[in-house]
Amino acid sequence: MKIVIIDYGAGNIQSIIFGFKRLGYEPVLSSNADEIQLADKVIFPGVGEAGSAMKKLRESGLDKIIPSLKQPVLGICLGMQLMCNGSEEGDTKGLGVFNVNVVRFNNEVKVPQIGWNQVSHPEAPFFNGVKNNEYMYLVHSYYAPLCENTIATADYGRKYSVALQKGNFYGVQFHPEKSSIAGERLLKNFLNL
Ligand SMILES: NC(=O)CC[C@H](N)C(=O)O
Repeated sequence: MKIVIIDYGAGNIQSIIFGFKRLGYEPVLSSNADEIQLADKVIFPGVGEAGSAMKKLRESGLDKIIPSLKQPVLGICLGMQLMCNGSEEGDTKGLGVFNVNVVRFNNEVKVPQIGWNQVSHPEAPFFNGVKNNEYMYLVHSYYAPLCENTIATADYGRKYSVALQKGNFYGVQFHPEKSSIAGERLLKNFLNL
């Protein structure tokens, strides 16, 4: 199985590479449109600020490629946020896969949220084998509100989307590659799609 991790210079992807290596796979890092389109599974990572990450995507033309992909695509953290309609962070227009706008946590909670939080996913097949309310690891200041594409939620001052799905597109706000056995199970579920 060919797993391609999209390389657009937005963040440290070493832990994602190691996450798949632990499962026995050799993911390939690529910014090449053909190579991404031919992959069996595509990972869209992202760490940092939405506006500058989106600018890099646009400069490489990947903003057009990603929403047109037909195989399973998994956006992680900022990757998931960029797959939404837009983000309040840097007033950024997103890829428009998920029908929701990412907003900032308000000042009632400590920002960023750093650490483990429970993920509720009562009926999502994508979470098969992961206990409901299992803990996953997160680092973020912006979040996707609940919407028609929500498949899992967490609570941080309010309930919000920690996983989204629309057709072949999946997004998780938490870091499965840093979330121990439960995160590993989720990566396996993605590879089994
Ligand atoms: N850890 C990150 O890169 C966070 C992504 C995004 N800037 C947020 O704060 O939600």
